Amino acid sequence: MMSDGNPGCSFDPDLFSNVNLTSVNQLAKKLSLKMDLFSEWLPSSDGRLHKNKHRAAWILKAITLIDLTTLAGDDSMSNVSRLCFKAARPVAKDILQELGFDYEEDSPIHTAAVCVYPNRVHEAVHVLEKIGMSTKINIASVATGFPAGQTPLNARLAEIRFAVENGATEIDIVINRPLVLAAKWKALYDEIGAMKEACGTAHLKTILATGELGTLQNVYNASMVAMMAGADFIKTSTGKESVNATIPVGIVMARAIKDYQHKTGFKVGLKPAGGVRTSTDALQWLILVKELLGNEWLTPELFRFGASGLLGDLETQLYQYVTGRTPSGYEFTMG
Ligand SMILES: O=C[C@H](O)COP(=O)(O)O
Repeated sequence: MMSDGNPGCSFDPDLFSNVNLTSVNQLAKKLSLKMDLFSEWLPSSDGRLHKNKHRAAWILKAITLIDLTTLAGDDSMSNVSRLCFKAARPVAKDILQELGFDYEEDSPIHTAAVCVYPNRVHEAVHVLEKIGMSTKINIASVATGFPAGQTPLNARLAEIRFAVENGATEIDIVINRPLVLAAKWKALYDEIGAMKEACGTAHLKTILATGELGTLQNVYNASMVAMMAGADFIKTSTGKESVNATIPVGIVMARAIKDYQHKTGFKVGLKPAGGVRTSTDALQWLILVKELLGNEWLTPELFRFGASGLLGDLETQLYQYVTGRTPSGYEFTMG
């Protein structure tokens, strides 16, 4: 489960620093070369190459970093329940045993969290308690008028309190994009600060909706403001914008996280979300984090994938690794 997190600091626009588009693009290109190495299983004459084993290990790692998400208008007890079961047992027991895991009842592999709407939090609490996973899997709730955030501040704060009272341990808020576009940074800091307070002991994950912020400089500044206001994670997107998690945005956010750590000593987590669907997408993000933030960020305390459809591909990849064949559609129930 989560540790203490980021207390934030006073608003200080001197913490903003310039984003150099050319160097972001160069770095994106450099990272893509490393990413290519892991994009496919390598052909092997003797079954499994060392590198393949490596890739299987990264895929398992990715599974443990997922906030398994459902954010749909027709969400109900039944699909939230399935989501929780899938979060608790994301990989079939026989596949895990083939991969060398030896367990009886308790699966060592589960996702980091489930992520749902506030009205569905009590159902996630109920199911995770019933299956004995409530101390292992976090319950994240989106709030503050997700995805647009276009409701009065009081209503947005009340929504956070509602989700926390119902048992959410993490709150994924959306920021006020018009404040960013008008460069009202102090007003943005004050709003996020009020949201941090409304969270109480729940962790605050701040969705920047980067696809709607206009420039990478705005992405950097909004990242810094969110962290100054106490965000425990900064998250790229809601999954509902037309552009969601991209590598250049990830580079800028990772740099802001490093700069914030350098200035204040606090570590803030990164959560790419929206359109992260394949093992290749996931491994690209893990490489980005390893290269720019370091191995210590590759834990559920400091890195998450926000994803509704990623798990299916990760599970398929492990199945292929273990059996050498592609599973039929009916073999995996959800993901
Ligand atoms: O926070 C999670 C996102 O809403 C998930 O987006 P996705 O459905 O594109 O995976």
